[in-house]
Amino acid sequence: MKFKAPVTKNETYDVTVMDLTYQGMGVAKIENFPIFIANSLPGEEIVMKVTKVAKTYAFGRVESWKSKSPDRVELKNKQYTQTGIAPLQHLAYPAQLEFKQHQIQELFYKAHLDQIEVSPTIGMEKPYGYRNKAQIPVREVNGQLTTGFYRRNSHDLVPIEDFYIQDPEIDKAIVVIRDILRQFHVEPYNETNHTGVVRTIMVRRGHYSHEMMVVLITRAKKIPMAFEVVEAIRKQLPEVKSIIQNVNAAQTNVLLGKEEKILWGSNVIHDQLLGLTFAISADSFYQVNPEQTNKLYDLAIKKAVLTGKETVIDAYCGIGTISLAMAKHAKKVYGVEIVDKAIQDAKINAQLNKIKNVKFVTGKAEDQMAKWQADGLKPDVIVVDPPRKGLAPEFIAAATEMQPKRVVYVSCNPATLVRDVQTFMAKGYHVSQPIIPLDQFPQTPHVESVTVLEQD
Ligand SMILES: C[S@@+](CC[C@H](N)C(=O)[O-])C[C@H]1O[C@@H](n2cnc3c(N)ncnc32)[C@H](O)[C@@H]1O
Repeated sequence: MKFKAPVTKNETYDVTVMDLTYQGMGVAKIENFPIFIANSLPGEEIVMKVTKVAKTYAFGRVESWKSKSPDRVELKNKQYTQTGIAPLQHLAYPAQLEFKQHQIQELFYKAHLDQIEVSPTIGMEKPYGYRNKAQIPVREVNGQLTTGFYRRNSHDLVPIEDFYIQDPEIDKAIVVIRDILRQFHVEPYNETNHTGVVRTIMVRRGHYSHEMMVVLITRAKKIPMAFEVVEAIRKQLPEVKSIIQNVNAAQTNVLLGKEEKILWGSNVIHDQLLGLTFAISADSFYQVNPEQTNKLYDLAIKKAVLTGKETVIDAYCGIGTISLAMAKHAKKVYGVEIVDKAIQDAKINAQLNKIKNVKFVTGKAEDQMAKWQADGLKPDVIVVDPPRKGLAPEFIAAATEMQPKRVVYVSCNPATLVRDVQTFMAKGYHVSQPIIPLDQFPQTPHVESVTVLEQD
């Protein structure tokens, strides 16, 4: 380290990058004043320009390299570093997997839970082209309707056709739809004036079924030349089984509005996981990495140790994927999920797969757990797969009151996992085996893992 705080904006410094932050940036620790540097790796020596100084940290930009990390790999596309689509793509894949394992381990160390071990991350053979869903903003760039991705920390659109981590068939479809919208002079959304028609193109593709769903998210209720647009999409994209318009007239970053119209075809597409078929609606959660999801669910089933006699609760069940995969190995599975459409899909999915020993309920998991507890339900195993914010304390209170033998916690955020594990520990549960990270999101810093908690 060649300098001391205070760090000043617009100055340049020689820096050795020590660590990686959650954002996948390099961080140079300078006398308790961390500097975050986008796209640098530990061990690299660089000349850095400070661009922004906040109260307790600063942001920098690499001016020149002195020595590169052995884990640095060539960027597939330099635009990605502007947008943050694949913020870890400059890190070799084995190092990404190690980074994710250490991310979890470090958080447990910080919580003084050194006894909890974390296994190596289960990765992919080909860690790109995996995403089965794209949500691509539509804006005007150089006078024409354009698709791409937002520049980091902004809503400026960078035109992009190859998204690297998405199913290449989805990338191709986005370009076809963009060209059709151009052909019929459909206006792109203008965020500043809140005018225009199409805000976002969402495409989902069944990895195994190859069924495609196109959702045009619009500000306006009416799409001019809608019939012609739909016909052209159908003709040019034969995999499309569902074309939906979702109206979102609000000035918001929330993607989907409440109003949905089926422009053509079905309201769902289908896909297969672990030999089961699933119907998926536009607004239902469905894991984005099919190859890794098969491994994730397999792992969750193994860790639940089912013999066919157990009662299982699958909380945060989405369209019932884990519930139905477990139902084959359990006596009865109860699923709860907040999105009613997802529960409707889950019920259809039970019928599609002729599975009868499941019960799905719409509601907040924390409320439903308290109801089931009051009703005297005694699960042997509880599986949880919550969103990033993790579990509500009321949820854990009700879950532990029911005294399941085992809790299988599928987490997409290690910070909330550590917090929730501590709450479980205070209620008589412990982590009974090493936590297993599984890479659902290669080239990004997101960390998924499976933890098993058992009664003391
Ligand atoms: C990470 S997803 C997991 C879904 C499912 N297990 C799967 O693998 O497809 C989390 C799910 O929790 C749902 N959710 C969010 N908050 C909830 C709450 N308070 N109660 C119940 N479900 C909730 C979301 O709608 C989403 O479907």
